[in-house]
Amino acid sequence: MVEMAPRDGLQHEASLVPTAVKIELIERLAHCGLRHIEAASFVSPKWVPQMADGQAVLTGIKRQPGVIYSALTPNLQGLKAALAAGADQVAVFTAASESFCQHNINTSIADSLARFAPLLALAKTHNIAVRGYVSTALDCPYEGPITPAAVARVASALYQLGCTEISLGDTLGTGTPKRVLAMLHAVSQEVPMAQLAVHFHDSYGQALANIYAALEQGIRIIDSSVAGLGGCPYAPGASGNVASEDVVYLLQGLGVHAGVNQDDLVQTGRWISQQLGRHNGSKTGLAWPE
Ligand SMILES: CC(C)(COP(=O)([O-])OP(=O)([O-])OC[C@H]1O[C@@H](n2cnc3c(N)ncnc32)[C@H](O)[C@@H]1OP(=O)([O-])[O-])[C@@H](O)C(=O)NCCC(=O)NCCSC(=O)C[C@@](C)(O)CC(=O)[O-]
Repeated sequence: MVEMAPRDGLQHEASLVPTAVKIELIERLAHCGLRHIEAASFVSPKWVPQMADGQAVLTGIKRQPGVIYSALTPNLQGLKAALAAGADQVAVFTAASESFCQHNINTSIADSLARFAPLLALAKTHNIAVRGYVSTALDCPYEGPITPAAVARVASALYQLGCTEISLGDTLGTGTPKRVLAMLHAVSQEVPMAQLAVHFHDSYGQALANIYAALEQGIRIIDSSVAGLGGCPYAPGASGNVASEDVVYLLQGLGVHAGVNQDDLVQTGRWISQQLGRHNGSKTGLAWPE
């Protein structure tokens, strides 16, 4: 499981979340047993003000051994800042649709890939693994449905550039299992299944069904966010990520031990929902006994 709450979960919050709350959230998530936490984002603070304190967050956490604290980096400037802050891994991000790419990172897909090449080269000299995100892997808010072939092309390009893991983002949360399977089939012709991750938003309540389908297809890396926090500023109408508590519940039911303490995770989801004054987006979080 790759935990998204501190980054994808908080980047779109309307009021600025105090750095101390972000730090406590990350420490609590690590305490729950999560082993990869996307902790910060080194993007332009003019574009995403909520993530402007990435340096303070990454340097402020008490680290647990064995936990990867990663950060989102759109360019070399972001990578250098992430390295200075002590990120263990970074992630680049582009999209399968031109319009979303333009809205999100102000460039074309081709130019985004060209921008990532020197970033990957520098990351390699620091022995830092680079994850690659493909947003709009099913639908784009500006262009509508995206073909599996388009997703496979971009995923393949990221893989060829040296990304060690490719996360396929249902940015709008509109996907259903049949389309997910078609998309995964196309992408897995280009990138080994073991290096693919799925990243579902839950706008239409389909995320767990999609994850189950993806697991059956061989996917083993799942992005999720405690309390279902999340949303991309450039995906209007999209709701949060699938809730981590709900994913752990699903996995436990399947006999898969994710190494996460469900009770601690539920308490963390309740705590952060209270801190943000938000409805808890996890069904498991709501149903779990006090
Ligand atoms: C990519 C840029 C920077 C291009 O933005 P730009 O304006 O085209 O960049 P630029 O190179 O022309 O630079 C303009 C200014 O930004 C600064 N700048 C430039 N780079 C950085 C940096 N790394 N850190 C800090 N500052 C930076 C740079 O220094 C300069 O500052 P100025 O001279 O004007 O004062 C911008 O579009 C941006 O930051 N976009 C980020 C958008 C974002 O964070 N979106 C949300 C994350 S993606 C997501 O949520 C989807 C995902 C991953 O979860 C999967 C899914 O669900 O689909």
